[in-house]
Amino acid sequence: MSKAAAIEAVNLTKQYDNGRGCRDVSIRVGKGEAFGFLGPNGAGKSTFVKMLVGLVTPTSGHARLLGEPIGTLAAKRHIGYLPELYRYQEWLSGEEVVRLHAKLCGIQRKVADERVPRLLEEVGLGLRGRDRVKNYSKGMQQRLGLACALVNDPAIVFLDEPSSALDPIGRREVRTILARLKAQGKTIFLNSHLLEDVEALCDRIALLNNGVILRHGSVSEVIHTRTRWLFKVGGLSPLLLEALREATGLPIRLAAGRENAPDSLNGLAPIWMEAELDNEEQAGWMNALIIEQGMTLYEVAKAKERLEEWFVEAVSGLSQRGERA
Ligand SMILES: Nc1ncnc2c1ncn2[C@@H]1O[C@H](COP(=O)(O)OP(=O)(O)OP(=O)(O)O)[C@@H](O)[C@H]1O
Repeated sequence: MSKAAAIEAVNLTKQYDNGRGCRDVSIRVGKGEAFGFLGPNGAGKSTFVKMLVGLVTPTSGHARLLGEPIGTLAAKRHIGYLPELYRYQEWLSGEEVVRLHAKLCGIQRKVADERVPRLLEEVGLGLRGRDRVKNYSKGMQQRLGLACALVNDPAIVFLDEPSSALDPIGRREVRTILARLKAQGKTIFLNSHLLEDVEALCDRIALLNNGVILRHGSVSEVIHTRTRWLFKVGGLSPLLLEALREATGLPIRLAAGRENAPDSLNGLAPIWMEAELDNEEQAGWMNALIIEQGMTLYEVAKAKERLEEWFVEAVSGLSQRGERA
């Protein structure tokens, strides 16, 4: 028998009374893997996670977490879950909320005494742990939710938009926490619209639309192919552009989406060119060629949003984005 995957779903389907939800979703996530679940609003991502964590009963299909059928106590023991919409007991302090979760998970008091303050510290609530939740900001509540999700030291962590309420520093902190969890061998299932975070953390991704998986693949396949580079140059003419194309053998073009003046190929105004390159060495070679041809090089930029492009390209051509009409 093959070793149990951390998450294995086969044709998992939830059809709500209004016909929405998600259909025939099959995925396999290995132990220690970080999996990114993407999709436009209403695509069915939260529904799928809620089925896996046992909060929504599937209409059909089945799934297991570390070999245990979803919805069972045995499966739930393995998981930590940060829901997209969270609400904690406002009258308790943050520390009391995490302790309550520890108690519900059957964690011994002695263990909780060590773990709860440490977790609060890790999520950046160390100084505010004694404050009541009603005085917490949205971002603080989200941090609290993360501490609750980790209190049972779960093997699989489900995070539904864990950084949506956080400021840039908070996002970076959560990214560090997730990277540490991954390094500890935990399996991470991440629903997020923050594609940079997904790109930084995840090994594989799936894209859901209208409740079905539209695409899936490894992040390296999607983003570590050729990278788009941009060069802002002065003195470019049609002749020089052609010369650059010939010298490099690359389909160099004027950059789409950049503000290039219509008559900018007259060599007066600076202009953005773009080219798909394999590596930084090629970019250096392009720089040298530009200068050699007597042009001015103002700026070189690497277009970083490969995953974003992948997402936009997959979704924008669809007649129905996200959920069915
Ligand atoms: N309890 C429910 N009853 C009926 N329809 C629901 C219910 N929960 C969700 N839906 C519908 O199912 C579809 C998928 O919703 P879901 O929340 O899973 O999407 P999502 O991909 O997580 O979206 P978002 O990115 O906006 O959070 C939507 O059309 C939503 O309106």
